[in-house]
Amino acid sequence: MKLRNKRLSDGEFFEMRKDVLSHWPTGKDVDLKEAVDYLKKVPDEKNFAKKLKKAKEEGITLAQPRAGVALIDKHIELLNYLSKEGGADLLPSTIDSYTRQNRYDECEVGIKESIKNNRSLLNGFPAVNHGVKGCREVFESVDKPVQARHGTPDSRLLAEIIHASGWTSNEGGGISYNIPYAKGVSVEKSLSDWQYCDRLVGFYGEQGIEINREPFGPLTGTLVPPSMAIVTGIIEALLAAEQGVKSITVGFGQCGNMVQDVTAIKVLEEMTEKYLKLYGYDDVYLTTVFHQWMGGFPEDEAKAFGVISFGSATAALSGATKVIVKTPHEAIGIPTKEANAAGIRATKMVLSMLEGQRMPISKEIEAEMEVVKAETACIMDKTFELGKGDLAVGTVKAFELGVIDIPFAPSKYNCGKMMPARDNDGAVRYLMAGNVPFTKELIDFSREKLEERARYENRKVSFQMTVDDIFAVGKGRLIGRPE
Ligand SMILES: CCC[C@H]1O[C@@H](n2cnc3c(N)ncnc32)[C@H](O)[C@@H]1O
Repeated sequence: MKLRNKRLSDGEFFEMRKDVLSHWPTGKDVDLKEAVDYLKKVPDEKNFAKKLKKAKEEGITLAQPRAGVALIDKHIELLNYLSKEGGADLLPSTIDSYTRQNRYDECEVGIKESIKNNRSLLNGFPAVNHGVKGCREVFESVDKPVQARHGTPDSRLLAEIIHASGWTSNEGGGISYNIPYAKGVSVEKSLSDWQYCDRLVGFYGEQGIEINREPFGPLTGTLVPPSMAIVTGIIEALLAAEQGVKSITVGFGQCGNMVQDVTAIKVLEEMTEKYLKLYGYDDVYLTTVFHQWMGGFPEDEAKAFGVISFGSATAALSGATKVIVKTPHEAIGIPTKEANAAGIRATKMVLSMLEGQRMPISKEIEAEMEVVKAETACIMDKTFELGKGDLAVGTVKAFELGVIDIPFAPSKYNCGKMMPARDNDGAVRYLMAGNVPFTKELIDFSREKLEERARYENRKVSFQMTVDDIFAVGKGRLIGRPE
């Protein structure tokens, strides 16, 4: 079926559904009518969309960790520990990497090995293999809303199973869970598969069930310029809204310059709202999520808590509805439940001390907002133009031409011509715009900011700055100064 940014008809959706539910035996246990009845019984305090809306209305920032292990009982123990000992406001289930590649047979092996070795031998929760029964057992055993967090280009069966299980949020999107996560999945395929996931949410919405969708803002988490991240959030929000999604959380991954990060959250929310209204989606409730530093972490746990607290402060001061929490084990791997809970407690300490405070809108923030908005508009305008008004078609072409270009993405469908680097204040700028269609003045702006750094460091503007920036935080600083 040719990709179009058009709501799937019931006929198209239910025809696709027959195939989707056949991808693994647990698919046959998904009964939409029964699931609607089950979801109608979910109390408000365990509904993800409702809890986000309440937080935004109260002006507070919620804390959510990432967490997932192979076996159901251990996963329940983990989530309850993070809720009670960590104080998590919202619960994840981080899904394992085999599920993300639809390799459910490997999950079966991982589950059996985990039982045999009495420890998790998967790097997340294999929700498809555990099926509706297992996922409902998780949901019914915890006291907070649950969301699937993963990195799945084809999340159709996963979405069917988790939503039928009472999990009222799914992270991801056709760009954000393909380009940073897969090598060889076409943009056309992942956009189409995520239209299915969004249509499923839209269908539940028509039955009175509120389910939240969260595009994955950080993308590769490596020096992604704010405007490039914001564009992907806007596009995935618009594509979701077309399929009937009414609760959307757009996100951004911390870059490290406070002015630029606060600006990014403000522009992300403002411009997503603007485009939703422009295209007639007046009944979408929009929230934002700030991801604590997504790059390399210091091994030293005290320094790691410094990074976690810095991200928490930025999230609070930006007014983000939610912050995604890192742990002091980030540099070594999957955290213990204790380390994970400690990351949440540190985060919530900062959030509660800063409750009600917001970053004042300085002239620096106003100037940064102007640049980020202009950059974002250049890319969005060209994307719509390439699609002759169809955003899905335009997005495919925008990737082909490098109009949308995500730095350090593994996908062969990503151009990789754009290169970022930090300026002398640590803000992420465009070192090389590649085929990103910026005006000359926007290109000159980035160039001048990088020249400032070059003068300060007494070296030429070069890709070496990018390389130095990538390793900087792991070495304890933000900007990769020459050694
Ligand atoms: C894009 C997400 C990357 C982050 O996702 C964390 N992450 C991945 N898998 C798990 C897991 N099973 N439990 C707790 N955190 C997890 C990594 O540490 C990294 O920060």
